[in-house]
Amino acid sequence: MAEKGLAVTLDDVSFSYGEASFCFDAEFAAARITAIMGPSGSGKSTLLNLVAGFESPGAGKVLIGGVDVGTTPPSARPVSMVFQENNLFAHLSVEGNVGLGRSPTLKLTAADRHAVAQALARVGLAGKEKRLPRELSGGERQRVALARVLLRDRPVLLLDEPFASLGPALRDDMLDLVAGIHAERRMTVLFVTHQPEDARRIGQDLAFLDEGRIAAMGSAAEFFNQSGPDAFRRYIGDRGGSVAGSQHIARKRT
Ligand SMILES: Nc1ncnc2c1ncn2[C@@H]1O[C@H](COP(=O)(O)OP(=O)(O)OP(=O)(O)O)[C@@H](O)[C@H]1O
Repeated sequence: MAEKGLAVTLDDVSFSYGEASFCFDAEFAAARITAIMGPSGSGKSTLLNLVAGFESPGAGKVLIGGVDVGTTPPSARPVSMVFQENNLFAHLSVEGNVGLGRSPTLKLTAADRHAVAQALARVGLAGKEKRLPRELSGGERQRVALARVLLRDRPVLLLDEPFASLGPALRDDMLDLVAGIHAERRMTVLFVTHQPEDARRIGQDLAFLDEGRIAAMGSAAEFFNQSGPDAFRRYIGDRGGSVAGSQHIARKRT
């Protein structure tokens, strides 16, 4: 299948919220899943909001597929975003919430309706089309948001801790669903998470943010073995790093 993702570039982007200032200079490769990690307040959501267009750089450029999107409003950017919650309109059915991915006025053709049904089946929600968001579990609501991502079919997917409030087993199911969608669509995914195990499960690359900057970036596998940056290892503590680390030491001894 053709690679559909587009590279996301933050070219010397600077931004500030009052005293909190940010400076991002990085390129996220097309069609990769990059986990974005870092301490609370380091700027992870801010980075995603700059790519989505909810915030505008004070200086520097955001490019998607090499195109400067500085004057492009969020709805016209080639991007979908899923947040931790409140992704759905409370008064619209599951079907309606997904249909918005195709038409903001919900004037859906027969082909659109078929695509909605297919997307809902893909995320495991067939039969729940008529329900309202309040009649769904938290995991099901996030599945609806992912079905809408399928309908929008944009080359970049921004995920801002979308599964943080779900239990571990369900989180794994949802991560596997994201990985499956990525395998089919090959979009570029930027995935904010605090959970090392989530980053290890689906992250191909990893960007570690600290104090409003990208302190380190590279392959996720490297971050989780002994060669990962010290600041990252301090951040994750014993979690996620220790297993890879002990295997590494064991291998060295044999
Ligand atoms: N709308 C806003 N107005 C003012 N300050 C903000 C706003 N949004 C974020 N900030 C500040 O910017 C800093 C970075 O916030 P951001 O949400 O990007 O961090 P984060 O790394 O995503 O954190 P967390 O892991 O806690 O979600 C924080 O100090 C926060 O208080």
